[in-house]
Amino acid sequence: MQWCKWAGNWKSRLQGQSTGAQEEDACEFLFKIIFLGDSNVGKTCVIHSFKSGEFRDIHSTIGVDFTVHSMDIDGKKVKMQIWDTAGQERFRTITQSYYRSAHGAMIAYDLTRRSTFDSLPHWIQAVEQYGAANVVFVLIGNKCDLAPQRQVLFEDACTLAEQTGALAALETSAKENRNVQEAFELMARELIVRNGCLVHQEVQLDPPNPLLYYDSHPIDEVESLKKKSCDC
Ligand SMILES: Nc1nc2c(ncn2[C@@H]2O[C@H](COP(=O)(O)OP(=O)(O)OP(=O)(O)O)[C@@H](O)[C@H]2O)c(=O)[nH]1
Repeated sequence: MQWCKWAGNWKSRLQGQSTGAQEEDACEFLFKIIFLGDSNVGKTCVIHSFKSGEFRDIHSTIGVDFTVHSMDIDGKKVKMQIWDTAGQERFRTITQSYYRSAHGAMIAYDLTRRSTFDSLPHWIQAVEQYGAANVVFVLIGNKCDLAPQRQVLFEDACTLAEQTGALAALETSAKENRNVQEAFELMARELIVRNGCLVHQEVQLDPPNPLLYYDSHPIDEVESLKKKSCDC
């Protein structure tokens, strides 16, 4: 698995740290993750690979889609509500309005296209500007199955991660389902450590667009939200 992490011994910290809720086996977690990055870097495919373990060629995202997928982390059920944003410039205003309630951001680039890596500072700045103050973000270099066409060294991503305070840099392949589960698991573990149990958190719905503005929902609400999930 390719990743790097800068702040000390993160692995033992994540595995060993109590969340304050570990005694409660029934405790579940719900985290909202926003997926960002230039168009065609493979955001939708990575999310689809995470959810189904399969690769499917998918059309460009229009605006924002969302999906929910559960993971088991050390016996705890963690629901990841993943918001897939369109990378195209013309959707920027819409997608930015989704940042503020995200617990985590996955910022992706295509490692075969340098320009998508060069855009990362812009995406990171946007997360800092429009997202919550303590949002966790990771850098995802997708399409690592295309290594011969690589235009971005993994070391460059690690340097950027270190400079910008990212949780980690990882390289994934949605096509070969490489490192995809690991990327989400890394994010989930960090969010568990930082946020503790969110299942009891207050619901925040701001009509008229309840999908646009909320932070965390009790688990039973996810089922109704799921109906609006994309098919991928
Ligand atoms: N070789 C390879 N191709 C990939 C991979 N992931 C995605 N692709 C291809 O990259 C193209 C873009 O994938 P998408 O998932 O639609 O990209 P996106 O970032 O969601 O694009 P927008 O919705 O426009 O923001 C598609 O043709 C995919 O087949 C991968 O891991 N390896």
